[in-house]
Order: sequence, then structure tokens, then C-alpha cells
Amino acid sequence: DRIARNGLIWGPDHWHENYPMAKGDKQSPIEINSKDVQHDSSLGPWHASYDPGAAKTILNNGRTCRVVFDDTFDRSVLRGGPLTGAYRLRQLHLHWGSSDDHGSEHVIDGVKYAAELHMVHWNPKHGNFAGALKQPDGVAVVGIFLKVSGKYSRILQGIDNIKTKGKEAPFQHFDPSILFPKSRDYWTYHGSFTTPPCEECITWILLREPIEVSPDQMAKLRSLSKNGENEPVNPLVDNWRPLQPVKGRVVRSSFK
Ligand SMILES: COc1ccc(N2C[C@H](O)c3cc(S(N)(=O)=O)sc3S2(=O)=O)cc1
Ligand SMILES: [Zn+2]
Repeated sequence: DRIARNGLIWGPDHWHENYPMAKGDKQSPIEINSKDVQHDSSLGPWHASYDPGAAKTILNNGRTCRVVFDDTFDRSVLRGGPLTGAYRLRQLHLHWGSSDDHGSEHVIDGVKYAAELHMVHWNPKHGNFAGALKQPDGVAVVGIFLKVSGKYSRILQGIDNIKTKGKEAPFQHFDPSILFPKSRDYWTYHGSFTTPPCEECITWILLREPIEVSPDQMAKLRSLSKNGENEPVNPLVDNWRPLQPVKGRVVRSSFK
């Protein structure tokens, strides 16, 4: 009952009962309408310098597929763009749908992508991750849209051995930079985690150019299960939060 009450089972409309931030005025995801976007010429390029050796494991936590990195020092960092200072890469994960026509959290001019990959970084000036959560400049998430096409790009090869909730496997010598598209163009706005506790501590950096994944890669993502190994099969799909109100926020772009 406690689990049901914390909204993870009842879903997004109940999260605010345990996480009041879920009804804040800087929630994510949002729809980005190009007509309302403001180009900001002061927004420079962002730079990621990731150490492939920082990658540790890939796991299925029943809600997403996550790769975790060693963030005990400035080993894999993101800087530039809208950010001040170097933010440490902590983990990456994905949100996806039950079919190719939806699955992303952010929506661009009405377009929903098949999936959205999030690279989560935190600002070490706040001491640790828990401290960073409480700061408006505490966390930076790079969002990359995935679209399905015949062209083949290997994402997260290790999905095979984390089929059920709780499964974890080594995931080493992995440089997440290979996931970046050619263009560095991005939108940026201030928002929140798209899952509880929905803290409004995130500088979102959404890449304009989607990356392409093959149908079988998407099928692999959709073959993950929410359930544990010996429980009834409950496919892990549609782990995206519905759109949240923009509430007057301005989305800026690095491009015209
Ligand atoms: C105690 O507060 C916490 C806050 C956040 C987290 N994490 C797990 C969340 O699911 C979550 C969701 C993220 S998203 N979809 O990019 O907005 S990023 C992220 S997390 O890995 O930082 C853990 C504890
Ligand atoms: Zn996410």
C-alpha cells in the first residue's frame, strides 16, 4: 500500500501527494514550440569530456535501463553551453514507448520521438549529489531524442543481461560521447526531474538533432521487464511523464 501511495504505481497524477514539488511551476517535461523559442547568441557550445573508464554497470531498476558512472571526482564532466563550471556525469537512462510513434518525454512542435536518452550530471560545488538536488543550478541533464530508422547504431549493447528488475551487469570501457549526434545545436530551459521527487534543480540541454537507432535496438529496450525474475511478466514500456505546464518559462536555443 505504501508503494501504491507513493504514486509510483498510481502514476504521475498522484505523485504530488507524496512529492509536493510535482505540482511546482518549473516541472518537466514540456512541449517546445519553435515559435516561442528565443535564440540566445550568448549560449556557447557545450563540451563533454568523458572517461570511458568511469562507466561501471548497467541495470534495470524496474523503471528504466540505467548506466552508472564513477562520479567521486571530476572524471567525466560536462561544461559550457548554459552551464557555469564543470558538472559530473552520474548516470544515463532512457524513456521509451510501446511503439515507435511515442516514448520521448519532451515533445518538439508536436513531434514525439520513440525514446529520449538522459545524461544526468551534477554540480560538485554543492558538495554531493544530495546537496545539488536542493539547488537551482544543481543538476544538468542532456536529453537526446531517438528515432527509429534502418540505419544501425549500437546503443547500450548490454541490455541482454538485465531483462528483469534488479538485474545489474558490468558495463565498462564505455564512452557515452558516441551517442551524441553530429550537430551540437540545443534548446535549454530550467526544469525538474521527470520522476519523483520532481525537484526543480535541472538545467535541461535538449539536443536538436535526434540519433537513429534500429528497430531491433528499440525491440530490445521494449523487451525489458518491470517485474523481477520469477514474477509475472510486466513489460517495461511507456516510462515517460506526461507534459507539464510551461508557466511562463522561456526556452532558449543556441541556434537560429
Ligand atoms: C533523492 O532525490 C533523487 C533524485 C533523483 C534521483 N535519480 C533517479 C530519478 O529517477 C531521476 C530522474 C531523472 S530525469 N528523467 O532525467 O529527470 S534523473 C534522476 S536521478 O538519477 O538523479 C535519485 C534521487
Ligand atoms: Zn530521464
